[in-house]
Amino acid sequence: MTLLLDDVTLTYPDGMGRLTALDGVSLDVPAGRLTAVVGPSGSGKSSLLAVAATLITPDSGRVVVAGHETTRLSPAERAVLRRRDIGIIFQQPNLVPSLTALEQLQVMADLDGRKPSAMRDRARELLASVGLADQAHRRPYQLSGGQRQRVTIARALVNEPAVLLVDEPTSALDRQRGEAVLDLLAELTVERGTATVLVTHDRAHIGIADRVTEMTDGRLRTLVRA
Ligand SMILES: Nc1ncnc2c1ncn2[C@@H]1O[C@H](COP(=O)(O)OP(=O)(O)OP(=O)(O)O)[C@@H](O)[C@H]1O
Repeated sequence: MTLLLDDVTLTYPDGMGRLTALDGVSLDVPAGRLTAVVGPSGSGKSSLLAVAATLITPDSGRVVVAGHETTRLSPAERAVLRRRDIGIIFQQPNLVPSLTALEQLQVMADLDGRKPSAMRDRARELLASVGLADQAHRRPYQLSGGQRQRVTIARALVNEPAVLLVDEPTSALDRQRGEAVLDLLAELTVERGTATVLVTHDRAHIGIADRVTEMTDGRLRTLVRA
């Protein structure tokens, strides 16, 4: 399994006690498959993504990313794992205002110490695969909301992550643009072989998923498995 959560429990401090955000959550996502997570506000969806992204360490349970048991890694090792093996896409496209689309991707590759010339080709190829070949030299303010979100998708994929974590990627987009972004994610999951987790509150989006799970009060259950 490329992403595995095994009996994961996460609590947050809450007044005098603790609030249970994830309650014995298990999830496995193989390469090239997309799992959707639906559920009401406050049910634990973002906490699930944060744990899968190794941004938060759970109280108990195992989180395995691309064969690495993440809870056994040091913070520095987790940072390297995040950069190399995990792509994260947030609700709002968080691009650097002064950089062109191409530079947004190159910065990520530079951080990982990859060879600039090889990465330029890869960045161009990725921009083309998200339909932005002609927009490579535009800055965020010169792009539409949908195009900006496509840049963040390409950027998340630039280091060829094994795992792609996506949090409500269409919340800033109209319906048509939102659907196009979701179709693109489904396509790239297969093409790039990522284990993709898509958090969405909109059940209209779950058609693109291989598996649909529902989070309720920190518990995850599978609704539909392809
Ligand atoms: N840093 C934190 N400290 C304390 N409690 C938190 C923290 N982050 C989240 N929570 C609580 O944990 C529970 C799960 O929150 P989470 O953000 O994971 O839910 P969600 O399903 O993503 O919600 P939404 O759809 O509104 O984004 C909620 O009760 C929330 O209030």
